[in-house]
Amino acid sequence: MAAVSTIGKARIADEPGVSALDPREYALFAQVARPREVAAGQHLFRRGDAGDAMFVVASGAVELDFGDDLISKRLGERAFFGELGLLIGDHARSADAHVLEDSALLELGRGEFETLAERDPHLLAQFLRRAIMRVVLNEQALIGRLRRRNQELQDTLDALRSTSHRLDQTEVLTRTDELTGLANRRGFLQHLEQLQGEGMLAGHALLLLDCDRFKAINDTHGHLVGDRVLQSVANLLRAVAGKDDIACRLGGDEFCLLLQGQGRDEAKRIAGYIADSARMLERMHSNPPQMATLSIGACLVGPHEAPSWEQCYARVDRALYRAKRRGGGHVEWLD
Ligand SMILES: Nc1nc2c(ncn2[C@@H]2O[C@H](COP(=O)(O)OP(=O)(O)OP(=O)(O)O)[C@@H](O)[C@H]2O)c(=O)[nH]1
Repeated sequence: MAAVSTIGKARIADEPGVSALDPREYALFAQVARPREVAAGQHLFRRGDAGDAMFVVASGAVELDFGDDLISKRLGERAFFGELGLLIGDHARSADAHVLEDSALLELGRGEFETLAERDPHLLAQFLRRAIMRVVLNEQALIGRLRRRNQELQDTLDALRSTSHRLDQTEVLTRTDELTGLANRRGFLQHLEQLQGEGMLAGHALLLLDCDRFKAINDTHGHLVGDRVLQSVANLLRAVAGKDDIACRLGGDEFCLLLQGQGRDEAKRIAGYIADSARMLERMHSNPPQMATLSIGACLVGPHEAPSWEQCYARVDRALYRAKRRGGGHVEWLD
């Protein structure tokens, strides 16, 4: 009977002829070995025990348990095991040998092995080749398993990386305005909170920008033209924003720009440049319009203030309202 291995719940047959003696070898071993009766449940040896004898199953069954998640082997008639103990001498057993049913074994120590060599060196050489072949096959199987395990780990890592990348992208999308690619209100508030948390908000200039008569553009030329105008406003803000500034579309035709503290004059210059550029572009492209004039409310966050977004927004909104009342297309400051 061929020896049988188990991997988890699956069972596979060992390479035939590698794990069991052929009838001629068995007959030779039976002549010189010590017969040994063992009872079900008995342990012949345990992993790590030093051993210098090998065994052949004459009848019954023995299980080799290699521990952890390695395969267990069920050995039947003529299967041999423990040969490395005999061949290497004082070898630490690599498995628990557990008797599964009442069995008859053949046990061979160094003395019996020398007798075998004298009786039939040719047959013994054949057995040794078989034993070496088994070690090689076991090693190849182990390498194969390690490779598969490695591949599984690699696949798991790849899946984790791509999930994490997708989550990052989703996170970015939740902070981005779809139409313009600028930060949306949520992204802007996160940025603001971070600056507040670091005590870095003071000295920034906040601009609130609103397209003038935008509804009329939509009504006259359609929403697609309106969308294009909103994208042009976004492009203008992107062009003037430095790497530490943040431009955002708050919603509808309302935008804001938070400029890192470069002083009031520089912030005024930038705000004026935005209003002038929008006016110029609006004049250049009127049918269909590609830009709207912009009303801008602006304020500087004072050094001793720790204002909430609502306070800041209320202030620039009042400034924006003034700009609108004066006909739009220019900047109003309210510090
Ligand atoms: N095309 C387009 N229109 C939008 C979008 N979101 C909001 N709107 C429109 O923007 C318009 C804003 O109108 P209002 O708030 O009255 O602004 P306005 O016409 O510019 O008026 P003033 O600011 O007083 O000059 C509304 O008609 C909205 O329907 C969008 O994503 N695309």
